[in-house]
Amino acid sequence: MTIPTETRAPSGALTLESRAGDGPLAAAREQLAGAAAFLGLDDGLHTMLAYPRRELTVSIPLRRDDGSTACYIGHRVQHNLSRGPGKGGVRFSPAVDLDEVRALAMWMTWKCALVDLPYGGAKGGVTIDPRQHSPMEMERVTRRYTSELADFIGPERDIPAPDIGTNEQTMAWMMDTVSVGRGYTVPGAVTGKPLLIGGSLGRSDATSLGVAQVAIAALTTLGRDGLAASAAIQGYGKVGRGAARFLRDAGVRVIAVSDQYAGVFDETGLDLDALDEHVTRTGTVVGFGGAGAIDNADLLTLDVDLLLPCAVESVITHDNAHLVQARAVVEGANGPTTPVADKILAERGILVVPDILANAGGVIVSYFEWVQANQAYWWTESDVHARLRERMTIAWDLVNDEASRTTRTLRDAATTLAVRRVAEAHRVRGLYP
Ligand SMILES: NC(=O)C1=CN([C@@H]2O[C@H](COP(=O)(O)OP(=O)(O)OC[C@H]3O[C@@H](n4cnc5c(N)ncnc54)[C@H](OP(=O)(O)O)[C@@H]3O)[C@@H](O)[C@H]2O)C=CC1
Ligand SMILES: O=C(O)CCC(=O)C(=O)O
Repeated sequence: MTIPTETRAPSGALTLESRAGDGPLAAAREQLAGAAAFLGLDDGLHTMLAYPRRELTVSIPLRRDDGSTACYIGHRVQHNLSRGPGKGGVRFSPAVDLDEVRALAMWMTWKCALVDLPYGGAKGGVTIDPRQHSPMEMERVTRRYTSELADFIGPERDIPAPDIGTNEQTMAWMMDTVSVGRGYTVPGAVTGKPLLIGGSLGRSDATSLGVAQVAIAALTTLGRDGLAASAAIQGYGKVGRGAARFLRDAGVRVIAVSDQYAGVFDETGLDLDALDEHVTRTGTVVGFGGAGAIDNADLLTLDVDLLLPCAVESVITHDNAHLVQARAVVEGANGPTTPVADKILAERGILVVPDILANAGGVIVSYFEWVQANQAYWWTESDVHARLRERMTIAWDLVNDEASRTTRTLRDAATTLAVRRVAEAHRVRGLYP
């Protein structure tokens, strides 16, 4: 069932009353409302920011390998374009729905503004389980989805990147499809591409590196030394797996990790090299002989210094926030903590490093990739890493200063800083460009 997510005044104008339920879109709108109230935004601008600028829903017919035909639904939402072209990942997952994509697109707007990238916010998704399809079928789905978006995306319009269920190969197919349509190679059309066709050194582990950097900074805030600290990580994909390695290399004991099926646990610290061999062989962390078993719910309540949700939205909720024992929650995922849970964690003195700050490393290096691709001039990995570290440090300091100055949480501070930048862009361009 689709829950209506827009409400209208008798005149037909959109209003701020939200009927989006308690999912990610309601959470994103609640965070926006907090920032709008703090900044004293007028209702017109606030309403505009609560709704996407543009969205496109497409159907994707697929000729399956066995000759039968199936049909899937895909979306691309451009939440805001006031600071530049749309930017944001593409998710392939059976859980994708339009409201989720709208929320993720709004978070991209704030993330890009917070780290001062010349982008708006966008996100895309196809409701499909890639595990149920051959690589040839996924290539056909990706190409058809991209063809349907052809007039909507491109280096000056909206630049996709990987997210859950997509990867470098997906981006290569997307870039190729855009390029075939235009009649020439367009390397700036997507980021997160393979190096061979204009990807950037350092993009594949950029999100994880940024997550690890702010996790270590959070430990410092708490007066903890990385060498004595422990961490639990939900989601062992592109973000979680890399974050585990960077934290391990910084001396943190990574005692639990999980994927969509369940997790593994070792109080003395997981042997990540052996675990990765197991994952490569079996496709899951489950059954790793070098550790005990733990389920996803119990992982979230382990007594650790750092809890890193690096999977999906709304995993720390009203039901379990009072059970979280971590000293800090560092949001590798987008939207893992609901607004009610956020309040509970704040009341309990648990530091939450919000998604739009914690996982911004990915889009920062996507920006570097787009700049390099547009100029056809390639940077070294150490250049990329140094510039990533510098931007993450600037954002960390900015958010922490704002939070201390206004005695608010890091999320409230980060959202306010970002919304202010977007609102200012609208004002200076003439309010509603
Ligand atoms: N990739 C990027 O650059 C960025 C990603 N993000 C965010 O990080 C998060 C993870 O993305 P990414 O690592 O790219 O995605 P991946 O698809 O690479 O990995 C996702 C991981 O989460 C696991 N997972 C999926 N559903 C659940 C669930 N219900 N409970 C527990 N674990 C689950 C998956 O398990 P399994 O392996 O079994 O499928 C997998 O281990 C998302 O929220 C994404 O939006 C944010 C910024 C940038
Ligand atoms: O790299 C990008 O462009 C966007 C990554 C993304 O989707 C995100 O930060 O959530």
